[in-house]
Amino acid sequence: MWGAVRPHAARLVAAALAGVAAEVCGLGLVATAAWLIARASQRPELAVLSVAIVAVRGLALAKGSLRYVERLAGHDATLRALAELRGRVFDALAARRRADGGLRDGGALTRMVSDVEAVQDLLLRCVLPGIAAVVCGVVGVAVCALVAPAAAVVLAAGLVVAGPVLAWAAARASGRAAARVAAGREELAVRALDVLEGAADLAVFGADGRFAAAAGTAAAGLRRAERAAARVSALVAGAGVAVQGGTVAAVAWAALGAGAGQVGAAVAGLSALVAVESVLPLAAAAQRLREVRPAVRRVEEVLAAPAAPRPSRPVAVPRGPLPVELLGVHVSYPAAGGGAPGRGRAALDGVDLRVERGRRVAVVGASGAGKSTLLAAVAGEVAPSAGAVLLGGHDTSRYDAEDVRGAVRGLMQDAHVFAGSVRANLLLAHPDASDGELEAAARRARFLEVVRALPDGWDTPVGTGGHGLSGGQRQRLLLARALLADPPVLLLDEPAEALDPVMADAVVRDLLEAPGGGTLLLVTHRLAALDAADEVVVMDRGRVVQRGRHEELVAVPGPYRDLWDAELLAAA
Ligand SMILES: Nc1ncnc2c1ncn2[C@@H]1O[C@H](COP(=O)(O)OP(=O)(O)OP(=O)(O)O)[C@@H](O)[C@H]1O
Repeated sequence: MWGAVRPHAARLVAAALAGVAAEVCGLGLVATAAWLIARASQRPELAVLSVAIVAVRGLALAKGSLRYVERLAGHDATLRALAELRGRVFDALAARRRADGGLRDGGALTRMVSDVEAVQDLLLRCVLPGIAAVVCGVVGVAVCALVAPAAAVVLAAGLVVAGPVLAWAAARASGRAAARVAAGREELAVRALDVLEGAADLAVFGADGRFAAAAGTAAAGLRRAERAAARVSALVAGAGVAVQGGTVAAVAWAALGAGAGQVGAAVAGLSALVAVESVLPLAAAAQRLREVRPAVRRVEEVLAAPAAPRPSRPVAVPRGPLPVELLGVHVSYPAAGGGAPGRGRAALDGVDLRVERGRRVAVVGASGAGKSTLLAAVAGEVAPSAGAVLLGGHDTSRYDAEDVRGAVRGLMQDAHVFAGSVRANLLLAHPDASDGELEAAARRARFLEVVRALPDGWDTPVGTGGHGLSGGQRQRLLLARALLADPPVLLLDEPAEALDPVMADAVVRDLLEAPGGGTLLLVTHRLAALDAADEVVVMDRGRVVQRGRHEELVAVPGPYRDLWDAELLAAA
């Protein structure tokens, strides 16, 4: 993580120095003002006071300006570091997704985004106040030492209590209080959701009063926890002020005792006031540090994940349709609840499969058999824990990952419709496609009729905030996009799943019979059109259990015939 912060360290140090200088100006301002007031009470010549009068004005102006510079440089450095960190985290996530299939869900990604945001607080609210507190404390002690060494010792002791000791106590006390508040909020959210979402059912069963009372109890519990947390914060603030007052009085008393005179005692006391003031924010910084530490740890874990190895001399991906080969491929996802990849049940368990260039192969099997994982392994989205995936005769690791992504594409299970026009969504796959190519792909996917019925045709906005598409229309758009890409290896994961059976079979038949195009691996649950496939691969529990043409497979007892009989029965 510090790798992302380091390039901006100079700005961060400048911010810290400006913050320190602002505090020192504050210290100088108070000390000079104190001297001025004390000296003025002795009615000296005006000339004796004139330097101090100018200094007070100058220090006041400098303090404000330096505080502004600190905010500007601190936020500038932090936002630049965050931008850099975000890039690194997303690269690491992409590498990790390929390596172990982890963090595939949006929730995890969202959490990661807020975790990165937490680093902002670490820099602005913990690191910068920390630096300012240390430097101001040292300067305050030095000023007191010039007045009276005994006062400096007292101030140092006061700073230790107001700084590290109070910060430690505050972090401990507020940590427990914050945990109780978080638990109370969760309890209330669950109860409130039950009451709101289940209101009709609760009323029918006459249980609404009981559930509302439970929600009320949860709300009361949360109120108590919040009051306790507020008491902790008030106590910490009060303790800080008490330590500050006690330290100032003790420092002034020590200075007087050491014979520093009234002016000296005033300067030492006010220096102590400002020095302790600068360390008091450490309590809030420690509380915040406790909150952001888990987030920062998660970011560091993601960044520490091993990056996908890059070939030193990548081989060029051959042109045209490519043969695909899997040799003893094993893939395991991490077990539920975390753990290392490879510990869970194998999603692919030693798959050997060769698909000649240009062949159209259908992959079938029960739900969870490993069909999507097979496509993900060919696409390089998951890395096998054993075995190899060959593309055009070479292990995919010998190609540049970007080239493999260009050569092996299609419609995967988590495909996304982007906010933009229908045309823009399709052109993502082939930015230079002509209108004719666009129409041909849409026709093959049975999407052209959908486009014609849309209010603005190809220019209708879809995706987030756009025109709503039904599940089947959305799937046809995604299929049209995959077909427009026309890659050397086309992977289609259940391209007709959301369509009615008749249209689904027609689409699958078209895909399998269309002339030209790349090598095709098509996952499907419907078998009616598979007589058009060059070969059918049947999977069960991560293994290939049968292979052959549709007619051969239905002719013999086995898993394929069972699937076929089930489909005929369902249709009857
Ligand atoms: N991201 C993941 N994390 C953990 N386990 C996964 C993940 N994706 C798939 N699996 C598991 O791997 C196994 C194979 O899943 P896969 O999605 O490849 O099966 P499938 O044959 O495509 O199923 P379906 O027809 O239902 O889509 C299943 O046991 C599934 O629970």
